[in-house]
Amino acid sequence: MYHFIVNKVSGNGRGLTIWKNVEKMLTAKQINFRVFFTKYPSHATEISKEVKTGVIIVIGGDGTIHEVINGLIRSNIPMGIIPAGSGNDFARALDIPSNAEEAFEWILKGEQRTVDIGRVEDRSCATVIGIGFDGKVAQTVNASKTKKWMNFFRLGKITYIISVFRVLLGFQPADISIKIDDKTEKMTDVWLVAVANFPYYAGGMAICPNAKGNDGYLELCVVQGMSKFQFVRAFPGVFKGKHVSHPSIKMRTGKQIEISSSSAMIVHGDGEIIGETPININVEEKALHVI
Ligand SMILES: Nc1ncnc2c1ncn2[C@@H]1O[C@H](COP(=O)(O)OP(=O)(O)OP(=O)(O)O)[C@@H](O)[C@H]1O
Repeated sequence: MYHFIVNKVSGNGRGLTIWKNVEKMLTAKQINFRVFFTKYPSHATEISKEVKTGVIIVIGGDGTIHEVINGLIRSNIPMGIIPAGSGNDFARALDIPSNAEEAFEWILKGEQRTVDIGRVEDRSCATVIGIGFDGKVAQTVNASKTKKWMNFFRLGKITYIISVFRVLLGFQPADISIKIDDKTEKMTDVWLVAVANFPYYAGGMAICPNAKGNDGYLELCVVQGMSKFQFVRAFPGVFKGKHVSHPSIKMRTGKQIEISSSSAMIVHGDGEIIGETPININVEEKALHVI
């Protein structure tokens, strides 16, 4: 049985449009299904906890996927995705087609893969956990009134970019202590730490281009000691993962990460605000079944 979890408001209404098309395909193919529409934030977590057999198919964006994962973690229920959000970074990382019909056909093939999950305290994250500048940007994007309209015109990525520059104006870096597995480093003037299970966030920015999501490791990107001018110059490189060779950017890998900072840094996971530093992150290997 396919259990669809549909976030009608994802992608500023694309979720509903896509569901209507998928419903037609299900009827034409005489496939049994149940559908649940999310009614409020975190509802998708509650729904997915209730599903005990079959397959969950998410029609939504990375926020909805984040909520579903937090409901079905450690169950053996596989999750399929029909991307309907503005970013769709998890689907991008897994090469899931962005076209709904193709994504649906892909799911019907039923090929399963297991992937790792990033854990921040008791939260599961599929893509990237961002600390500091990133957390502030995620907070600004989520509060943005223009996001809705930008999504309507398929310009969601521009909301991220505008938010980056808004946060940049008043941002103050912090000093951190970061423990990766058994090694502790002190770093000053840190803008952000991105801890990635998969490479992309914010609608296609390849912040940790070598993150695999099935190798049992997290890849880290630390931006440190940059002037605002240098930051602006280096920023476009992130779309193609070219920022990694910048002298103020350090890449690391590890399984267990502990971060504390001189002043509180906001933490997001999959674009959803999770909390602030100090924070512990680890990788949970092969914790999620995806089709
Ligand atoms: N009925 C609802 N009304 C308002 N918000 C909802 C409803 N159902 C779910 N949500 C919230 O909508 C938010 C956005 O969903 P989602 O992230 O899937 O779409 P998106 O923001 O368009 O895509 P992306 O994260 O890929 O950019 C989620 O945080 C979720 O909690």
